[in-house]
Amino acid sequence: MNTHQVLKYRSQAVAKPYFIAAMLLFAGQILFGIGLGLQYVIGDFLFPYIPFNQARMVHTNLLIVWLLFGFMGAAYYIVPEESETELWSPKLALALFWIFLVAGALTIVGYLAVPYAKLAELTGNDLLQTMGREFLEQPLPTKVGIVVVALGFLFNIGMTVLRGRKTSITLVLLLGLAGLAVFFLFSFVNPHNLVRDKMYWWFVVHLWVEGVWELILGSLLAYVLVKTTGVDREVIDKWLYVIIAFALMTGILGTGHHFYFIGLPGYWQWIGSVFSAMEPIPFFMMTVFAFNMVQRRRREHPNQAAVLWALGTAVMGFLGAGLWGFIHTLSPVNYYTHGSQVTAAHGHLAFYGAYVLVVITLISYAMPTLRGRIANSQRAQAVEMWSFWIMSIGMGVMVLALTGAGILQIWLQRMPTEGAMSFMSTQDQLRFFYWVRIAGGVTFLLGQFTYFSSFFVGGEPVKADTVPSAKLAQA
Ligand code: HEM
Ligand code: HEM
Ligand SMILES: [Fe+2]
Repeated sequence: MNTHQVLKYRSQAVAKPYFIAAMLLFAGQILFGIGLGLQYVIGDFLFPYIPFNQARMVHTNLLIVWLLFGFMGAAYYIVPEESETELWSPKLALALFWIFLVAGALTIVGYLAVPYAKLAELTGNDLLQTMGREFLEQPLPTKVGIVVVALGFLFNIGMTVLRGRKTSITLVLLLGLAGLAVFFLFSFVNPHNLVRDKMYWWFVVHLWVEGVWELILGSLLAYVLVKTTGVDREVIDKWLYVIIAFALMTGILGTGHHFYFIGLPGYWQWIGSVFSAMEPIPFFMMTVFAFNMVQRRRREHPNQAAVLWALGTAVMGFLGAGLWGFIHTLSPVNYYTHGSQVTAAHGHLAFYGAYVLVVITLISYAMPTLRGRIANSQRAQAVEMWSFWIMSIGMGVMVLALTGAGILQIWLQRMPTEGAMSFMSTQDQLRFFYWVRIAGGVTFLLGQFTYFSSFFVGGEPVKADTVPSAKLAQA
């Protein structure tokens, strides 16, 4: 069977380079993560070549960039099929792919090759000062490049949606992607007043992951569930709308949980606490949604690995964002936990559980079809499923280690009203947890290798549904 028979629309194929680039950058992200973990316990590791601050930028920026590659690839794959028409311009999609990849690679080289202050000087930061803030470290030309790529991408996807069938999935996806682009514009806003700077900074960092990205998450999950379970769209659409309504109702004012101690008015203690405490609701609904759809499935799709990733996203996303978010979101708790290792534990599990996993879910569903088959062989799927468990266990170990480190840190350094331990002395007490974090990280890396290797496992592709749908209907 050749590609064109499995793919409904030929132009969906532009998703493939996006997915491959995403996975390569993901590999780089994890290597730098392990480097960072080692620098925590071996202070001069890689000295003087790659200092902690540079490695950290590479780790977090690679994460964001590969997730963006993943989202864009997902949109290019989903939208033609949902809209029942070819992509408006596959050529534009490919051109933007190369622009984004080259700009991203040059930025990383810049981070590693020259000291950050020098990079700022070389790239015109004095024209418009946007650099130096966590996650938004990119030089001005890169930021402008991101905007250009985002506009071209939205135009291409938007034109495709406009001329074709409009489904809830594409509308929610488009809304999420447009919101992603709009909120990125706040990375250009950098007032000299530090309070206002921090406030706008959270408009990107928080309104992305606890706002518009949740729309992307919901629509990707809904798409894969429609395809793999055969449940009626009407049912899935209703879930999707309720989930995103809750996400926006809680997440937008929930931004207040970052406004507690940065100099904004005191009422944010209440608004932030009340609304962010409700943010776990949409994540919990996603979990119920995914399991419910799989239970009510009307077919046994040959790609069972994709179903596992979808369920994994729903569960891990709830744990990372919902549970680990909730534990430090109330203002009286955050007073003690703010900026501690508890934050790092939550940041890792939430990003992994929700966004890393949903991109892999989509890749797992789409990639076989981009390679000319409905699903991979049983053997390849088994390897893929193993990789889910190894990565998730590795992440679980990391997160528990960081949570332990965080609790001890708060106990020694934050709680005592007198005689509190200093920051660095406290860090010395946390070494055990930091070593365990590395063990978790190495396990994660092994899981990632396992995942990549599943692409090269051969065998006869699974063709039809494993159980005839008539039988399922009786069951
Ligand atoms: C998919 C996997 C991963 C994701 C999604 C991820 C995500 C992140 C994020 C969002 C941050 C910023 C956290 C914050 O400011 O609170 C971060 C920092 C960091 N990550 Fe990861 N990471 C992953 C894997 C790893 C691995 C495998 C290791 C190492 C064993 C690691 C070690 C670190 C370290 C040491 C930092 C810096 C923390 C600090 O500044 O104190 N990460 N990562
Ligand atoms: C998938 C969704 C989410 C992701 C990817 C995510 C990621 C992150 C990251 C990376 C940080 C650290 C930011 C920094 O200081 O550099 C953070 C902070 C925080 N997150 Fe989330 N988060 C998510 C959802 C949630 C939810 C639903 C809640 C509440 C229920 C929450 C509560 C918090 C709080 C309170 C902080 C501030 C921690 C501090 O004061 O140090 N997050 N989040
Ligand atoms: Fe937040």
